[in-house]
Amino acid sequence: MTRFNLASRLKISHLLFYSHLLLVMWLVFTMSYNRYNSEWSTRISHAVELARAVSNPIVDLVSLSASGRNYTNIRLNNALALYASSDRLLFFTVQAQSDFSEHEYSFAWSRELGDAFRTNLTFEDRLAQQIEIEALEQRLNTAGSDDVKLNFLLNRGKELLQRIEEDMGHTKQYCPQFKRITAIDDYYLDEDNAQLLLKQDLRNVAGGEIILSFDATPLLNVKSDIQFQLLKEASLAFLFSLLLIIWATRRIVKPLKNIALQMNRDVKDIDFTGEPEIERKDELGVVVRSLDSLAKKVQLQIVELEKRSAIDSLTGLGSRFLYESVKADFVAQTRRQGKYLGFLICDLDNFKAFNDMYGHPEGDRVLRRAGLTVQSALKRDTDGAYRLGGEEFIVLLQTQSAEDIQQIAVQLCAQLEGLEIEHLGNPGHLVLTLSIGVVCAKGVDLDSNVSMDQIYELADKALYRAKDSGRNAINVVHWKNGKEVINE
Ligand SMILES: Nc1nc2c(ncn2[C@@H]2O[C@H](COP(=O)(O)OP(=O)(O)OP(=O)(O)O)[C@@H](O)[C@H]2O)c(=O)[nH]1
Repeated sequence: MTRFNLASRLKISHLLFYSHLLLVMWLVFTMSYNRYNSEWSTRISHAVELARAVSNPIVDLVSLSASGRNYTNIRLNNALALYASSDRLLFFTVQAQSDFSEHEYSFAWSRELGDAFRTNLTFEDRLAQQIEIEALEQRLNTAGSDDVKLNFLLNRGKELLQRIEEDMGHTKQYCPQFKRITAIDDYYLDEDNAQLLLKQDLRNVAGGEIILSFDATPLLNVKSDIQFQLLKEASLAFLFSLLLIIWATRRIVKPLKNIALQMNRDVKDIDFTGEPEIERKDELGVVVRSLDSLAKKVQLQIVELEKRSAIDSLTGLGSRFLYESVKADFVAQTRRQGKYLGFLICDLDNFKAFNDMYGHPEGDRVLRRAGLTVQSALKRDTDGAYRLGGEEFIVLLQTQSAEDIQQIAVQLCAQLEGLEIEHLGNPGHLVLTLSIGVVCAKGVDLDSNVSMDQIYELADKALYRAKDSGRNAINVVHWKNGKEVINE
């Protein structure tokens, strides 16, 4: 069952970027939210304190009037001026108990109306007043009455009735607005109606309360200002963090990509010199310097190994590895220089018999001497001798003529025979001898399709012919115009 692992599917750059982005979003959001809450509640507290300070003289006045159930005080000009003195106060409503009677004391004030009015008047109050007026009118019509006093009382009664009717009208008009504010605790910010409602206890003995409504438009404007300011600051913080995240992600991921690019190259070509990461003081700098030092060690070891694998340990001649790495260049170089290419396969005769008769260690010693002999036949830097394995050597020559090649081959056979190493298992010679298969090719005849492997095959065939001819012999093949010309 395959498990879905998101983290393993994401690139490091994505992982770093998204995790930090989420963290920053969360931090910016919570910090902004907390700051907003704290700023906003401070502003509300200030507004409430201000409203309380403004309402205190009104509370004093109303408490005094409620105590004596006096409705005249609250309508005096200086009282109305006091209510109107704060621009923000829109209206207030009072519910209290008189200190000297069972009667309830309630009235309201509205800035819109510019007046205070009783709010607890009923139809019975109006009827009672009408009845009182009618009674006064009857008494006035009765002969012998005190007309002046009765007229005064009648006029006052009528004024009172008019006031009752006006107050009842105002109550009907304004009280629905006031009703919704009766259930507040200490204060309430009504954002829908842009009003700050404040409740204060009255200071008369029987008690009561006043609820005042202040215009909260300026406070709500401040709220928008705070929100805008915080949004601006949060956006800036977010943008800055975003740039920081991108910079940090690039600073980690880019060097990793560079390291991966370098490590994908051939070991010999890995080189961190000049890469900016190598100078870094952080962990990535340490990693890059470690990789650089590792690459340099491996490169040195490769050079050492190549050196070792280029030389045949028994004879000191070039190894098969070296032969394989130079053969193509050798053909191309000979072609370019217009010289003759000489390819010699030299093979000790009846060497198996030598080993059998004189022992393998002796066979090794002889092989070493044969190698030295072959090496001594080389005259130019461009020439090379290789031991591909066993008792077989390859000699590569660049000469001015085909005769030179043939001559070197003849000399080689003679030199080895001249060592006079006893070999009783080599019939007809009784000393160690060498057979050579030779290929001579003129550089111009070697077109780019000709490979060293083709030449090897021809030389190998020539070697067999030399062996067949009785050993201690050479057989030469000339490569001309893409054809082989055998020359015994
Ligand atoms: N001592 C020694 N012998 C080796 C080495 N490499 C190969 N030989 C031996 O060389 C012999 C080569 O034998 P063959 O390939 O049969 O050929 P030959 O006996 O030389 O006969 P011809 O090539 O036909 O003349 C084998 O017996 C190998 O064991 C080596 O490094 N040291």
